[in-house]
Amino acid sequence: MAENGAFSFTKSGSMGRHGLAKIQTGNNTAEEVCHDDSARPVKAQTIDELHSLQQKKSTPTTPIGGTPRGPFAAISDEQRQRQQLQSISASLASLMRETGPKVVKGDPARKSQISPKASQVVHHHEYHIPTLEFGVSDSALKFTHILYNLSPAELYEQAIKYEKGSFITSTGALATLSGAKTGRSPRDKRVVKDETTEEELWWGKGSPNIEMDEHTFLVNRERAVDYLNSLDKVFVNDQFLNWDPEHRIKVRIVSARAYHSLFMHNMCIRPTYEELENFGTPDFTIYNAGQFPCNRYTHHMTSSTSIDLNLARREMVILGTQYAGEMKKGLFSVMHYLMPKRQILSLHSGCNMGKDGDVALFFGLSGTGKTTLSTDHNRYLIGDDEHCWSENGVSNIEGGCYAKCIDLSKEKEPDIWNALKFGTVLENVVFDEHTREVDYTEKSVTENTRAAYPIEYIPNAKIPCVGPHPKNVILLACDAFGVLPPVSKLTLAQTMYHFISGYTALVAGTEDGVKEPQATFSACFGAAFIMMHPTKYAAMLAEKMQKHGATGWLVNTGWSGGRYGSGSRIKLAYTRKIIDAIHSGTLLKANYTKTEVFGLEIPTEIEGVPSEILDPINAWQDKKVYRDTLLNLAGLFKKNFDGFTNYNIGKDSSLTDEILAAGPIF
Ligand SMILES: Nc1ncnc2c1ncn2[C@@H]1O[C@H](COP(=O)(O)OP(=O)(O)OP(=O)(O)O)[C@@H](O)[C@H]1O
Ligand SMILES: O=C([O-])CC(=O)C(=O)O
Ligand SMILES: [Ca+2]
Ligand SMILES: [Mn+2]
Repeated sequence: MAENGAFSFTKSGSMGRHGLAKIQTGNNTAEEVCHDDSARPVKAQTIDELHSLQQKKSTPTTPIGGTPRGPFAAISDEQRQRQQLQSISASLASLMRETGPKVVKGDPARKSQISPKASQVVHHHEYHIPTLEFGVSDSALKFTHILYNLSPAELYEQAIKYEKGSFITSTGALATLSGAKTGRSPRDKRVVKDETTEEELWWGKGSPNIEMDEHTFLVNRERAVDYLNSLDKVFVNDQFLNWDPEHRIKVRIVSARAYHSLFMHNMCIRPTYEELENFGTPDFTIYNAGQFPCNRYTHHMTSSTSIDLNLARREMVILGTQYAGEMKKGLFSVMHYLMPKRQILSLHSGCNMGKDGDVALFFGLSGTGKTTLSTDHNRYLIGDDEHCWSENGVSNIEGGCYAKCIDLSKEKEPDIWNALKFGTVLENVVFDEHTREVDYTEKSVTENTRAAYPIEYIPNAKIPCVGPHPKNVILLACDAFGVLPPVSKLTLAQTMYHFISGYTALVAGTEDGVKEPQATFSACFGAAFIMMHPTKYAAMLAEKMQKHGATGWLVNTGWSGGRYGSGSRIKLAYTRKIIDAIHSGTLLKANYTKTEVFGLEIPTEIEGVPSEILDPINAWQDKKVYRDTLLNLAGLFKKNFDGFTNYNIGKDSSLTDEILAAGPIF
């Protein structure tokens, strides 16, 4: 090693002159003790004191104290805190035992770390719920610590400390694993059938609602609550759904993982400090005990997973799956029940708005492009997945977006790319063990890699997430058969026909060499989430589109020039040009021709899109194979629609007849 520690990998050996300056250590006099006086000493006498200096009490986002406000103005801070804890204890209470649980706010780990002095401070914040402490199990003797509406930073710490598989990626997002389930489990969803729901809901063939009785629900609820109370701590989120203030729903999510709490923090609407103070009793509660299975001996259970909805109790229980999308879509189901009762249409759609206030809805099944196409740098994002259409216009149900990440690229989807930063939950992605850079092409955990981020992470989000009545209603289908045109203009009857059909065809499991594209029909582009018969939602959509003069469009974001395997997926850049032309109004004025079989109006020209792909037959080399494939798909449409021919849509039968006639003719 060279003199004075000037060690270098450089070959020149001339560090002294050109590199870093040498450290001077030679001017201490003999009697002086060497000490570092570069910074002033901290204002603390002990390490504990130093740590206590590091954190200050959070300041509310809105001032408290001073002038009395709202219905709770008369009560003190302490009383308010006590009421909040009482409400949480009530949520977590067993329905059979007489007492408990005892809940206390804060992280149980904090206790062991702190000095006696500091522990008094913590004690000051503990508001114990008085309980009778006899004749009950141990769980009544212990406290359940409540981690209430933690911030993303606090949730990161919880996740990293206690949940295996939690890591900070190179861009600051929280990478996490959802466990054995990496997607929803629709076959394990159960809905309580009682006198009311028997009448109101859609049951039987085609319906997503598989019945369960009240008693079985309570068995599962008890199982979930017992599990949650057996833990040292649970996460509680109190949040809102629906940006329309008139129809806002208060939700409480009780969960056992920081991942779940952060996911819902991002996906639901985040209350302000003041809104939280006056939160009161939730309208709906989720008990997420996803780490714990249901009991296979329980009636109606066909697997270890059960997602149970009880509309009368306004509760949902999750057992045996940690996939966070169950909570998101569980609440969406609830909205599909509550909103239509108020004459508000709930929609599985993305939504954005142009500079002039023109609103577009994007319907489509999973993976068809709702998130991708509603996130548009030239337009305001209202929301990417769940909306309401009321007399006031449109409103987003959620406070965040949930984007597919597979093959995500910075060039094609810059706004989504940039949203994957601190606070974002990245589910099931694969990353470099050292640099923590995510490889978005990796499918080794699942193909359904996802990002959940607050909507304000998209730079042109429209906040509050509401807008006027839609001008365009865009139905997205990812047609892996490659026979649907890239875009067609629809009549109202055709829009309804395709809305009820809810078609898409994705390629099957890509790993073990795909053979055939799988046609999927999902009524209202979200049969898994609707609660009532599809015609109920369809009638509302028709009525609203008619009343507000919205135009319907069918956009194929899938294959062109051949089915999956021989053709290719329509370039995202072309689809974006098509969507631009719909928004600007130029496509409405284009020249159209009509296709055979499906009778779709297709434009002859769109700026920025090669004209030869606009009529799908032109893009296919073998016209006979094209025709056979087209007829095959038309047959699948017809077969699917047979299930709806006995229902009337709307008040008069004329619309129903028109809709039936708007399907493929061959
Ligand atoms: N032409 C295209 N148009 C739209 N998306 C495309 C196109 N080509 C490729 N894609 C890809 O398809 C995927 C569309 O997924 P997206 O997240 O938008 O689905 P989604 O409709 O929001 O589904 P979900 O309801 O499950 O969230 C994205 O990964 C996108 O990059
Ligand atoms: O719910 C999910 O897991 C993702 C989603 O948005 C959908 O499937 O429509
Ligand atoms: Ca999405
Ligand atoms: Mn969705």
